[in-house]
Amino acid sequence: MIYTEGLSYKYQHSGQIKIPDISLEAGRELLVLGRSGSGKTTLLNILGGLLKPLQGKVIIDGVDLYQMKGARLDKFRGAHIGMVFQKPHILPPLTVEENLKIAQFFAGKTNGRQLKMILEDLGMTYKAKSKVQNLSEGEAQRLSIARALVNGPKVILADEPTASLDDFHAEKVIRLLKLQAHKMNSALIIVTHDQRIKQHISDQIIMGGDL
Ligand SMILES: Nc1ncnc2c1ncn2[C@@H]1O[C@H](COP(=O)(O)OP(=O)(O)OP(=O)(O)O)[C@@H](O)[C@H]1O
Repeated sequence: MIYTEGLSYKYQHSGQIKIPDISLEAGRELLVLGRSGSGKTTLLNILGGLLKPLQGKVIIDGVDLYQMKGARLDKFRGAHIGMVFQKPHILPPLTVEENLKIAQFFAGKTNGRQLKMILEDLGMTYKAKSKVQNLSEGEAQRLSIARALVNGPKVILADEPTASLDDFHAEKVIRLLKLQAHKMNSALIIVTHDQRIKQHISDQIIMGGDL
């Protein structure tokens, strides 16, 4: 489903970041661990089509991500890649439902059934008409997961999804991501330095050498 070959990146005034090759089938999970500054977010942005690598390639469902650009890349990303960030990336003045509809619109999809199902699965149906600015932090986090999943992506990328959560909610979010990825037969990649997640995902790679 997703694999990479020889990826590296270099920011101005800093050393080159080398990324181990990744190969992940549909329905499988991978944990990317690594110290602060080892390049985990950089890797996720490269996998998500947001940052062109210095070298190497990313193949998703047989498509070479960086052979595309502009609107084509944007549409591919919206339709096939779901990204969950540490801080929810959602639009506060809109309702829960509107946020999900916009995500579908940008991917060129409208699927009311999928939208309803995701809201139900994430326990958000009763909040569908609520404005995001009135949600609790936990609900906003669940909405950002819903938004990442609403188009049934082939690949789900999560950047430190549990960093600001207590043990109870961290476990809940991980279980939710795993369950949904499994249901949709998506490949799930979680990037973190949260040691609590280690026990939930057995396939692991470490950025920047040993922890
Ligand atoms: N926009 C940027 N310009 C210059 N250097 C950057 C930029 N973004 C990141 N870096 C550097 O690249 C390296 C990798 O950063 P990255 O954010 O990918 O690490 P990380 O493993 O996600 O860290 P953390 O766990 O602290 O979030 C770090 O040394 C960082 O300082």
